[in-house]
Amino acid sequence: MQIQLNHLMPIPLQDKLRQRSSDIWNQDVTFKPGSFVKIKAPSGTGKTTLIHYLYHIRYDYTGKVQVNGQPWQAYSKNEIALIRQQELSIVFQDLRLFEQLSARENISLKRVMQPKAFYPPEKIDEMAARLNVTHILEQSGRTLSYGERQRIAIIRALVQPFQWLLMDEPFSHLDEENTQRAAALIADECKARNAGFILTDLDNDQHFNYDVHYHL
Ligand SMILES: Nc1ncnc2c1ncn2[C@@H]1O[C@H](COP(=O)(O)OP(=O)(O)OP(=O)(O)O)[C@@H](O)[C@H]1O
Repeated sequence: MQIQLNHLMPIPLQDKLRQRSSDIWNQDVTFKPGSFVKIKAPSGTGKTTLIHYLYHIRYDYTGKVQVNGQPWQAYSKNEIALIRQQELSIVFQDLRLFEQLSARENISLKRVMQPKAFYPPEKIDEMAARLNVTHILEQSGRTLSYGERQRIAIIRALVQPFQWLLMDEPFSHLDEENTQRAAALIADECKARNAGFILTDLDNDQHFNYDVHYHL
């Protein structure tokens, strides 16, 4: 799956962004399939805005986000839903777990939404063990700590097929050991699919062998 940006500019940030240089905003960018992409930017410069444009849940921009050679706007609602089921997964910065469901139910929801089960249910336990969250799988989403929610949201993003995984500051509430564990799981799952990811963060990090770094 190819993702390309053509002179993408957020309309609300146009004046602010014209005063600084960026590798992404107002540029032509092609993300090479299968690559591990890091996008670094200070707070408030549009990381979440960009991720929402890439996932096509925000549209207040000029320029284009092209998916497989066509702008998002050319796809029907059903086609977009299919792309999000099969080709594009995401870890939102605000995680978006359902508080009334348990951690396991939050993950399973994504798994069973697939027309054909992508992974068997035991895969959830395997991933939970790797991320030290086995003990909270039956706990309500409402009572999970932010770091626990972050790991559940990561597992949820990994129990579906994808060619690209979008992650918006996915380790912000994890300690070093749990960050390492989560990064290793993500890298394994991407490699198993020949998939790539686009990760935004505030600072430099050594969590992955990134193929490319951009400054937003
Ligand atoms: N819908 C909107 N209309 C106008 N301005 C917005 C809108 N959404 C976000 N902004 C502003 O755009 C800027 C970028 O917001 P965004 O959330 O994308 O930043 P960020 O880089 O992800 O920040 P952080 O690192 O704090 O999460 C901020 O100054 C924010 O206040």
